Amino acid sequence: MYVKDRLRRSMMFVPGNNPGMIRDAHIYGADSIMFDLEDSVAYTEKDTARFLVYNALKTLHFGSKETVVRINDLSSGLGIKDLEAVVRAGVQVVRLPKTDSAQDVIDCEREIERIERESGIPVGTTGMMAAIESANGVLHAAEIAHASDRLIGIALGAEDYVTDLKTTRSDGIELLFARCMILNAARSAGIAALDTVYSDVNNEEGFIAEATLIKKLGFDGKSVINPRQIEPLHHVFMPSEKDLNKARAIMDAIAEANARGSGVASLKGKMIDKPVVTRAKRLLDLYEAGSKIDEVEEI
Ligand SMILES: CC(=O)SCCNC(=O)CCNC(=O)[C@H](O)C(C)(C)COP(=O)(O)OP(=O)(O)OC[C@H]1O[C@@H](n2cnc3c(N)ncnc32)[C@H](O)[C@@H]1OP(=O)(O)O
Ligand SMILES: O=C([O-])CC(=O)C(=O)O
Ligand SMILES: [Mg+2]
Repeated sequence: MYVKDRLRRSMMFVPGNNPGMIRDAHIYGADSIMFDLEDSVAYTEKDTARFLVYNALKTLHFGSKETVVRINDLSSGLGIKDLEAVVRAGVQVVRLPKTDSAQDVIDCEREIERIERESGIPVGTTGMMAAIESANGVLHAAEIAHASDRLIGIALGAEDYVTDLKTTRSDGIELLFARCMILNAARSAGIAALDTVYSDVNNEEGFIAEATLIKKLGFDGKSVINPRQIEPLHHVFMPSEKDLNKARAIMDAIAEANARGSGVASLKGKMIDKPVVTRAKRLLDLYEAGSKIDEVEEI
C-alpha cells in the first residue's frame, strides 16, 4: 500500500536490468527506490528488466524505503505488460513517464484498477506519480496533478523536456517556467512536487547548487541517479541549527500568546501569525522525519 504524504527528499533511479544495482539499492539511504523499466533499459532488455524488477519486488525487503517503478508509457506497447508485472508484485507507486495530459493519468489508473481487481488486490492499493517531460505536459500540469486521487506527486523530467524545448540544460534558467508550473500545480492538488535528475554525477558543486535552488522554490525532493548524490541532497534538505532554533522560538512564542488568548505574538520585533507558525511547524516536522530516517541509516 502506498503512503500519500511521506518524506521524498531523494528518489533514486535504478536501471531495471542491473541485478547488482537492484540488490543493493536499498542500502544507500535514499527515501525512495525507483526501479526503471523505461529509458535506462535498452529495447532488447525490456523483458529481462521487467522480470528482474518483478522478482525483486516479490522477494527483497526494502525496509522503510518506498518502492517505485517507472514503467514505459502505455502507447509504447510495453506499458501494460509493465503494469501487469509491477502491480501484481505489490509496488507502492507507479511512475508514469512522459505524461502529456490528464487522460494519460486516467488511462493508466484504469489499467491499474483492472489489474488490482483481477489479481485480488484491494482497489486503490497502488499509488501513482506522473513525470512531466514535454512542453505539452508542462502546459497541462494542473490538470495532470488533479487527474487521480492515487497521485502522490508530479515530477519534472528535464532531459526530455529540454530536448522538446530545443535547448539544453545550463544554469537552470531553461527550467524555471516548468519548475514553477509543476510546483504550483502540485500544491494546488495537495501533492508532492519532485525535481528532476542531475546527470553530471562527478559535479558535486553543481548538484548542490541545483538542489539548493529547488528547495528554495519549494520542491519536496529530487530524483537522483547515483548513490553519491543522496547524502549531499539530504544535507541540503536538513534545516540549519539557526533555522531550527528560530522555528522552536516561534512555536514557543505562539503557544504563549495563545495561552493569553491572542493569535498573534511578537518575536524580536517581528510579528508571528498563522502562516509563520505553519512554516515553522513544517520545518520542525520535516526535520524530525528526516533525522529519524537518517539516524536509522547510521546505526
Ligand atoms: C534521463 C533519465 O531517464 S535518468 C534515469 C535513468 N538513468 C539511470 O537510472 C541511471 C542510473 N545510474 C547509473 O547507471 C550509474 O550511476 C551511472 C552510469 C550514472 C554512473 O555509473 P558509475 O560511474 O559506474 O557509478 P559509481 O562508480 O559511482 O558506482 C558506485 C557504486 O554504486 C552503484 N550504483 C551506481 N548507480 C547506482 C544506482 N542508480 N542504483 C544502485 N546502485 C548504483 C554501482 O553499481 C557501484 O556499486 P559497486 O561499488 O558495488 O560496484
Ligand atoms: O525524470 C527524470 O528526472 C529523468 C528523465 O526521464 C528525464 O529527465 O527526461
Ligand atoms: Mg525522460
